[in-house]
Amino acid sequence: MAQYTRVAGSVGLITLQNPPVNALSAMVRQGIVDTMERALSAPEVKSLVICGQKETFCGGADIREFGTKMSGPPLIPLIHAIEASTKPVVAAIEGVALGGGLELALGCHYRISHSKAKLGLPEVTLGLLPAAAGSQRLPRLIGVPAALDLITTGRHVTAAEALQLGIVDQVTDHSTVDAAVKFALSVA
Ligand SMILES: CCCCCC/C=C/CC(=O)SCCNC(=O)CCNC(=O)[C@H](O)C(C)(C)COP(=O)(O)OP(=O)(O)OC[C@H]1O[C@@H](n2cnc3c(N)ncnc32)[C@H](O)[C@@H]1OP(=O)(O)O
Repeated sequence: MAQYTRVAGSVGLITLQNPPVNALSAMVRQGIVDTMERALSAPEVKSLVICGQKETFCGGADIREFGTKMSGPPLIPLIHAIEASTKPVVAAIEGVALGGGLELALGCHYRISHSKAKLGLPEVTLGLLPAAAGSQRLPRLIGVPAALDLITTGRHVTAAEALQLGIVDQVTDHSTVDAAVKFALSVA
């Protein structure tokens, strides 16, 4: 699921909740759809932050749902809706942003990362491709050669490399959510 709160007066904070790595289960995807609708329809909310509970952004697809019947909202339109949001959306990345988790962050307008976070598209290691438009958004953001390297190796990058490549906009050693909220206020 996902929790919605309003912080700093005008920032809608969406917190992914699915231990241990806030993977994109059907309930989490439904939670994102519901909380996005709530934030977008609230006139007092001028910008949004998406984070994960317990200092982990998102580990991607929920491996516990592999082999089960597909349910819940599909990921591609959900990420498109975030990208199309008229209110700026900032991803606060702690722990990991992997696979669908990084694709979710790539659909946000800005990404703030903790210095110890790891980011990557490990789909290839599972015989998959980043199918929620990560294979389009990443090359647009960082160029084709760098994106192809990450997509074809599935390697994880550190926050420092992600900053240098242009995947994230800012890296912090302190509270990522606080930094993302401050950023969200500045771009509202
Ligand atoms: C159709 C519906 C939606 C589709 C969504 C779009 C599809 C996208 C494709 C993908 O996202 S592919 C990528 C999927 N994710 C991964 O491959 C990540 C796999 N996990 C890891 O690399 C590592 O576990 C980690 C996240 C880097 C953490 O490593 P660490 O060494 O710190 O801990 P572990 O012992 O490995 O794991 C701890 C705990 O977390 C569970 N877990 C890890 N990943 C997932 C996951 N994706 N879904 C559910 N649970 C996950 C793991 O099983 C351990 O659980 P335990 O109970 O403590 O054993």
